Amino acid sequence: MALLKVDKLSVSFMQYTGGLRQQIVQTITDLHLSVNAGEIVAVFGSSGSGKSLLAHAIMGILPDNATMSGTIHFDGRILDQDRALSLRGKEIALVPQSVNYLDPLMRVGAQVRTTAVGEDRASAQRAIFKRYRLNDNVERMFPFQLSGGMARRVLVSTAAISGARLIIADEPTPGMHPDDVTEALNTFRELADNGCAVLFITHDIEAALRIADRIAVFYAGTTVETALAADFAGDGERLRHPYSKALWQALPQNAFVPIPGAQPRPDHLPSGCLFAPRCARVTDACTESRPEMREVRGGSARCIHAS
Ligand SMILES: Nc1ncnc2c1ncn2[C@@H]1O[C@H](COP(=O)(O)OP(=O)(O)OP(=O)(O)O)[C@@H](O)[C@H]1O
Ligand code: NI
Repeated sequence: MALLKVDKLSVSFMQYTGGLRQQIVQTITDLHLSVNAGEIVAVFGSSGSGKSLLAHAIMGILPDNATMSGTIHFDGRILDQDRALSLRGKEIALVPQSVNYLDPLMRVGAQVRTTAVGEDRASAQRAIFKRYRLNDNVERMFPFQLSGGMARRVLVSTAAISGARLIIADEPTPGMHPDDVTEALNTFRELADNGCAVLFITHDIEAALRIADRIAVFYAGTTVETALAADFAGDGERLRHPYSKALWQALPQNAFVPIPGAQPRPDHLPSGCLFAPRCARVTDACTESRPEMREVRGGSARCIHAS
């Protein structure tokens, strides 16, 4: 059974468009995702596709002007905002995208220890700092005294010793030294191998493929495909959705073919398939209605042509 299951999640914002006119902007639409215990699912998508909003919806920390629909289950029970609040930092840990999530008024060693499990929290904090090459004096520092890369290592350390059953890592590695990136990716893999479910949000497909079991490809606020990491190989012939194939072929180490056009903005979503305006396989039917996510060859895709 999936430890985390997200069904038909939509997130929208009420925005003022000048004067008193309001419009509803749909930023996440009809999103499905699941993560099993022991598994790393990478959420891969370009900037603005809704990845952080997904993380925030699960953690129950969406901004006040957001409206959410759909359901999120954790361990078989509905995860509403109250339950998310009570499980946060205990059963569910977030490695936030912004280092500003660190408490500016608390020494970092003490911060990391507040979420640690076990009898000897100080030893656990010191051991993980050592692993991340954070010197003995770092635990007494305040967040403003850390470099960007150090702050990232502190955030990963916090999640790593939290004992959480689900870790949501939202772009955890930018600004880190390559050795620390490897260490962080190894940490997530070890946590998963010990039974943790990991949702790894990234726009780095190579990092995703290094550790993930499955990849959820995000486009304009929804998942267009879930694939096995192993499907990202060769010419992308095992991939199911034209966007995933195009992404794969756009990589420098592959054909390096750019995808024409741009991801639609949340306030200008096409009525049919979200990728139709850029898709080489588009037909009339693609622009008539939004395709449902459906099972295809052990994964899933939101494309009427996928087979
Ligand atoms: N408080 C808000 N009010 C209105 N729109 C918002 C708000 N927060 C986010 N959005 C919109 O939601 C969309 C998705 O944002 P999100 O931060 O989830 O993207 P992302 O995939 O995490 O991008 P990145 O890779 O840059 O981190 C964006 O278009 C953004 O403008
Ligand atoms: Ni983000």
